Amino acid sequence: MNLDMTPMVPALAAPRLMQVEPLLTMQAISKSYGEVQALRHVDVTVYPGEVLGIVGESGSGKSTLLRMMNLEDTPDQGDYRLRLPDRDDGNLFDLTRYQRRMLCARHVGIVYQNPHLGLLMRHSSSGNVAERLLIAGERSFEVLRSKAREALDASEFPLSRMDARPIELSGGMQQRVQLAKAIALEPALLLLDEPTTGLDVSVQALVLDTLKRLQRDRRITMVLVSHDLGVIRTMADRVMVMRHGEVVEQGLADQVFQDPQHPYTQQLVHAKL
Ligand SMILES: Nc1ncnc2c1ncn2[C@@H]1O[C@H](COP(=O)(O)OP(=O)(O)OP(=O)(O)O)[C@@H](O)[C@H]1O
Repeated sequence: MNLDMTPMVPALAAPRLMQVEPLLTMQAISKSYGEVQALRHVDVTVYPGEVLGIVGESGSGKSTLLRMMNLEDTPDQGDYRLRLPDRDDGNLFDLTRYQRRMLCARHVGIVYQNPHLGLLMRHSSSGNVAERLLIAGERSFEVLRSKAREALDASEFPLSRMDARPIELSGGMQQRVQLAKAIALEPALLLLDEPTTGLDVSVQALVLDTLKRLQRDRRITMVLVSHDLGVIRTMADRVMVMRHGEVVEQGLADQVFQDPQHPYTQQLVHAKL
C-alpha cells in the first residue's frame, strides 16, 4: 500500500476501502471569506464506490467543501486530485475555468438542495438533462433524447412528464431531474448537497431509496452533505464530522454513530437519539 495515500486526519478508515487507491484526494484545503475562516486545513479521501457522508452544524463549511470538489470555488491553499482513467491533471485548482467546467461536466455530477442552482426552471426536464450531454459534446437529437430519457428513468422520474418544466414540478420531482442531469454521463463522482432537505418526510424517503438503488446498482462514488444524521446514517459508509471549518472526527459510519469520540460528535449523536 502506498502510505502517501493514507488520510491525514487520524481516521478509522475502512480497511477494505484502504486497499484500493482513492478516487478523490484533497489535502490541506483552507478558505477564508473576509474574517470568516470557512475551511481550515481540511483533508479528504474518497474511495471508489463508497458514500462519504459529511455532517456538521450550519456554517461548519460543508457546502464550501462540496463547492471546492465541484471546482466552483478555489481555496486560499490546498491540493485536489481526482484519479480518472487516462488523465493526470495535477492539482485541479490549477486548471483554467474552461478546463474545470469541462472536467466537471464530464466526470462530476452535483445535486443541490436548491433546484434553482442546478436546473433551468423554464426549460423542459429532458432539456435540462440534455444540456449536460451537450456540454460534453453530444450533438445528435435522437441520442440526446434517448440518453436523457434513460437518465430520467434511472432517477425514477415519471417519463410521462419528461417535457414538463421543473417550475411545474414538485420538490421531489425537481430533485429527480437534478439527479438525472447529474448521472447522465455516468460521472466518476456524485456530489449531493442536502439533496432531500426541505422535502416531505415520505418524499425524502423515496428520493433516498432512489439514491441507494443507484449506488448499489452502479457503484457510483458519492459525497453526501447533510445536517441530518438520519440521512447520513441511511446512506453513508464513512462519515466526516465538521465543526467551524475543521474535521473533528471521521471513520466508519457505524463506528462513529455507535461510539463517537469527539465531544461535538457525541453531542450531535445524542441530540438525534
Ligand atoms: N461566498 C461566501 N461569502 C462569504 N461567506 C461565505 C461564503 N460561502 C460561505 N461563507 C461562510 O463560510 C462559512 C461556512 O459556510 P458553508 O455554507 O460552507 O457552511 P455549511 O456547513 O454548508 O452550512 P449550511 O448547512 O447552513 O449550509 C459560513 O460562515 C458562511 O457564512
